[in-house]
Amino acid sequence: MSTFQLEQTYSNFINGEWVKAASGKTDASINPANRNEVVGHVPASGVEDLNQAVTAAKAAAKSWRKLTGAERGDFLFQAANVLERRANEVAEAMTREMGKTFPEAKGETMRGVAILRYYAGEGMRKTGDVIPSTDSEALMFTTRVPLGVVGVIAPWNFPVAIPIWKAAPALIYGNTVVLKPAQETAVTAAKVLECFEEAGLPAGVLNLVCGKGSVIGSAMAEHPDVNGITFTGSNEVGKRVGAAVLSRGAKYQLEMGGKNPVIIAADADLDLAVEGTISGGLKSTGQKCTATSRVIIERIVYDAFKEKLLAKVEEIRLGDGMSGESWMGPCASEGQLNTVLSYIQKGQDEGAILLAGGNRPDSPELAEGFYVQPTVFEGVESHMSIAREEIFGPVLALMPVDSIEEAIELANDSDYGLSASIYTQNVGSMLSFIRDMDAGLVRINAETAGVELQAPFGGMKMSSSHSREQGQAAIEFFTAIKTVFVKS
Ligand SMILES: NC(=O)C1=CN([C@@H]2O[C@H](COP(=O)(O)OP(=O)(O)OC[C@H]3O[C@@H](n4cnc5c(N)ncnc54)[C@H](OP(=O)(O)O)[C@@H]3O)[C@@H](O)[C@H]2O)C=CC1
Ligand SMILES: O=C(O)CCC(=O)C(=O)O
Repeated sequence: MSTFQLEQTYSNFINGEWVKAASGKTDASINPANRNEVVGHVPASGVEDLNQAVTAAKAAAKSWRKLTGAERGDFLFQAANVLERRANEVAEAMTREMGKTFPEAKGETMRGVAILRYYAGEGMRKTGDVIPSTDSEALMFTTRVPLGVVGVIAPWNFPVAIPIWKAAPALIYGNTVVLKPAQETAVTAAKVLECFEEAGLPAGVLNLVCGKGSVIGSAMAEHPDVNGITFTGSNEVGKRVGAAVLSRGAKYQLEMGGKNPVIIAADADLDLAVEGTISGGLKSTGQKCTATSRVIIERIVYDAFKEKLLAKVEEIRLGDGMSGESWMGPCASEGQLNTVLSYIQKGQDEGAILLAGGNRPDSPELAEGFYVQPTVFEGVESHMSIAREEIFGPVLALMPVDSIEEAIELANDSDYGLSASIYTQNVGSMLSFIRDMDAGLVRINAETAGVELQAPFGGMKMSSSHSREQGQAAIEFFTAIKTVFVKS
C-alpha cells in the first residue's frame, strides 16, 4: 500500500540541515501522468543558497578526506541499507515525478543501492602503483588525492541512479559534494538525501541545492571553490558547462546525448531483435541517452522484421506508471512532450513515412497526462532531423541497407557515439561491429540501453567529454594522481 504523501514541501540540504531557499520561493513538481497532481513543492533556490552549500562542502572536505577509505565506505554501506529499506517510497516519488513505470523506478532505485555498495567496497581497494626509480636508493610510487568540492549536475531521466553514480565515487575518493538535481525530479533527490542523512553522513559532506539550471547549475560551473563538475544532460548545456569550468582551470566530465543505432542482420533471431528494439527504444518512453532510435535492417529481412515490430508496438499499453497495467508512461514534462511531437511533425514534413503512432493517445483517461503514442517511421534518410538529432522520446526510425558494411557505415553516420548494438549469429559480423562501430558501448544480441554499474560508461564523438563514468573508471575523474619520490 502506498504511503507516499503528496504536496509536501521539501528543502535544500546544506551543512547537515534542511533549509528553505533564502528567497522562500518554491516550485511545484507535478505528475506528468496527471498535470493536476502536485507531487511536492521544492525550493527555487538562488546563488546565495548555492554559495552556502559550497562553503559547507569546502569546510567539510578537510576532515572527510582524512578518513580512511574504509571509514568513508561505511557511510555508503549505511546509505545503501536505508535506500533499500525505503526503495518503494523513493521509487514511487520517481514514478510520480517523471512518469517511468513503478517496476522500472524500483529497478533503478535498487541499482542505486548496488552502486552505493560497489563504491563502498572501493574504499578498500588500491589507489596507486609502485614504479621503479632510476635511483636505486629511492622509492617512487603514485597515490591519488581528491579534487576537493565536486558539483553534480543531474538530469531528470534517472533521478536516483545518475546522482548516485556521480556522488558515490566522488565521496569514496574523499571529495565532498554539492548536488543540483533536475528541478523536475527534486522531490526524488530530497528523498535520496534523506537516506544519506539517516546514514549519519557528517554535515557538509553531501549537500542538495534545488533550483533552475540556468541559475544554480551555471553558478556552480563558475564557482571558484568547486573543483570539479560532473554533468549529464543535453549537448547544448553540457558544452556551456564544460567551457565555463575549463576557463577557470577546474576539471569537468560531461555525459550527453546519443542517437543510438541497432543493426538487424539477415541472420538475426528476429523475435529477439524485436524484443531488444522495443525495450531499448521505448522503455522509459525513450528517455534514455542510450535509447535505440535508428533501426538499421538488412533488406532481405526488412519486411519480416517490420511486421513483427509493428505487431508488438500495437500491444504496448500506455498509462500511469503507478498502474500495474501500464508498460509505457508519459513523457517527463509538457516541454518534453512538445519536443517529441515537433520531431514527429518534422519527420513527416521531411518525407519520412509514419507507420505507427505519431499522436497523443485519444483515450479520455490519459488526457491530463503528457502521453505520446509509441511511434515508428520508415523511409528515413540519414540527412533527416529524426535520423540525426536526439529526440528523447518513443520514436523509432527504420532504415534498410544491403550489407553489414553498409549498416555499420550508416550507424557511424552520426555526430553521436554513445551506444550501439547488433543482432546477428555471425561471428565475423560481430567482430566487424566491435572493431568498426564508433561508440563507447557496443552490445551484441542485446539492446542499446542498460549499462552495468561496474563497467566504464561514456561515449565517443559528441556524446561525452571522452571521459568515462562508473566502475573503476570513475577514479580517473574524481581524483588527481600524485607521483611521489622518496629518498632517505
Ligand atoms: N544524456 C542524457 O541522459 C540526457 C539528455 N537530455 C537531452 O536534453 C534534452 C533537454 O532536456 P533538459 O532537461 O532540458 O536537459 P538539460 O541539459 O537542460 O538539463 C540537465 C541538467 O542541467 C541543468 N541545467 C540547465 N541549464 C543549465 C545551465 N545553463 N548551466 C548548468 N546547468 C544547467 C538542468 O537543470 P534544470 O532542468 O533543473 O533547469 C539539469 O539539472 C532532452 O530532450 C534530451 O535530448 C536530457 C536529460 C538527460
Ligand atoms: O541505459 C542506462 O541504463 C543508462 C542511461 C543513461 O545513462 C542516461 O540516459 O542518462
